[in-house]
Amino acid sequence: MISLVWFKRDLRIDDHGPLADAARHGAVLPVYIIEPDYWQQPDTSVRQWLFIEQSLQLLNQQLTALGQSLLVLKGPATQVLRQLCQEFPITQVLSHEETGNLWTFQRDLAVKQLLKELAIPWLQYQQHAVFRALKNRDLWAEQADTYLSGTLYPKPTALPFLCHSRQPLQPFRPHRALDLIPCSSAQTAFVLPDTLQSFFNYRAKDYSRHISLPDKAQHSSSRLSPYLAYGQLSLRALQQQTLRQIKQQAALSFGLSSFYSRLRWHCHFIQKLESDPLIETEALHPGYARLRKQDFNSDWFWAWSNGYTGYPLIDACMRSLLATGWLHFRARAMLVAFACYHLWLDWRPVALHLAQCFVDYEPGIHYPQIQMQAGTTGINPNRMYNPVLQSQQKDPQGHFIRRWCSELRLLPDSWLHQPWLMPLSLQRQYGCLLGTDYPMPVVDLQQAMRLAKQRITECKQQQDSEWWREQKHQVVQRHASRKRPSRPGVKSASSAGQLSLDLNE
Ligand SMILES: Cc1cc2nc3c(=O)[nH]c(=O)nc-3n(C[C@H](O)[C@H](O)[C@H](O)COP(=O)(O)OP(=O)(O)OC[C@H]3O[C@@H](n4cnc5c(N)ncnc54)[C@H](O)[C@@H]3O)c2cc1C
Repeated sequence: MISLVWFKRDLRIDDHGPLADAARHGAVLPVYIIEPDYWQQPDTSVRQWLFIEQSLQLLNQQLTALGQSLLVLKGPATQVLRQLCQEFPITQVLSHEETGNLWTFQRDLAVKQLLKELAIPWLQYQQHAVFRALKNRDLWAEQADTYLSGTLYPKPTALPFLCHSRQPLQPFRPHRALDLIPCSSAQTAFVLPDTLQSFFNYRAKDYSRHISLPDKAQHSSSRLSPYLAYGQLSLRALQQQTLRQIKQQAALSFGLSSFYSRLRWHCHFIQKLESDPLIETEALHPGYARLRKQDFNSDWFWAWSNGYTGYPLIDACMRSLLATGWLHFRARAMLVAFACYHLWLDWRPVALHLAQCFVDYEPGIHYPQIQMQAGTTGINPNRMYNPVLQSQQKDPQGHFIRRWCSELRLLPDSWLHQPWLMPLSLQRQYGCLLGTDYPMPVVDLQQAMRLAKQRITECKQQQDSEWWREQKHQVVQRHASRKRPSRPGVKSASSAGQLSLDLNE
């Protein structure tokens, strides 16, 4: 009896249910499939592949040490699996459930059909606190707690040798007509142990204080997102480790507790896409279905996606993202809000560009977050960030801006956040001519904000309020958290400041 273990976004051997169970029942054929069609999808990019390629090298080393190396095969999953099932006496296929994009959703349906034809059972294991066919959110928090605090799967001690890897990790690069510039300093899959250790030893100390500061967040955030996205790290193992550390390390417990609550968001968001895969392409609240469908300004999209909007913090965030593949949460939210409110860009191309940029691209977090920041969920406030105030308060000395917008580096702090206000004589003095060395702002902030507000009001007037309420109720039933705020009546820091404006208020 041979069990085929299909690795997907779960590139590890610890707390890996399919591998652990398969190993208990006999021989295991561990397989990863490179699907060229997947790598042509508009939300994928070479930088994501490079991280996966490194993770596969590590996984292969770990599996080889157990006795059976990883088979990395290229082709459509149905074709590869059919061939393997003909070549080996496969009695079952085991994998984790995948909450991916619509392409992987369709691929899984095709694989299900194939394995049914071949009469080979496909056992799919839960990988996160994300539940298939969940009807509503009433019991989600309790179910999530049970899953996350559950016993971890043991690492297999040995795997019987079956065959050599026939295609030993041969170089593969997706051939894409258009792709982003290569990351000059992307996170690598090889540094997971150091990243974990340094976070739990000292970096977590400033987690809460620095999480929204562009120059500091890169150090004080956990930076564990790509390891979670491709499953090098088990989310529940990390949660359990965090709880232990909170008890053991008094000096870090404040930072670690707020990290712990962020970790809870991981599964909360992925559950949304699991329950409703169309979140990738359709507005969650149908009232917003046609919002921003017209008036797409491609010049503004180019300026935004390349970091040339004329707003220094926006441009610095985008350029940093293009170069490193990572941004902290607040900057991601601000980039989306600026694109979707100030520039009135449809959220779909915005989502695709950012997905390509993120090394840690996780569809289940990405699309629900994009819709939340673009104001199309119907259950979250329409939050518009003021990029000038954000800049003055989160990067007052402009360390981050100067690093990524080098044309602004000589400007004194007083002009840095609004360079367009500088007289021509000063522009010459500081070697930065507006409109030549650095762009003038693509839009006027106040006007853009007024227009966005007006357009949202008009959109809401197209249906009667009873209909809006009913649709909102349905979204709440399906997707909203049932958890009460820990201190009722106290607004969270993110919603309280004047750095962003809730258009609904
Ligand atoms: C528009 C937008 C798109 C995003 N797209 C992604 C994405 O594709 N992949 C991704 O991993 N995260 C995404 N996030 C969430 C968040 O910004 C990143 O998880 C975080 O910046 C990653 O850095 P970190 O691991 O150091 O975070 P930490 O703050 O150290 O958090 C630890 C982990 O908790 C989870 N987490 C943290 N914040 C959130 C959140 N707001 N929602 C859900 N889970 C969270 C992530 O798994 C993260 O790795 C997105 C946020 C926004 C606003």
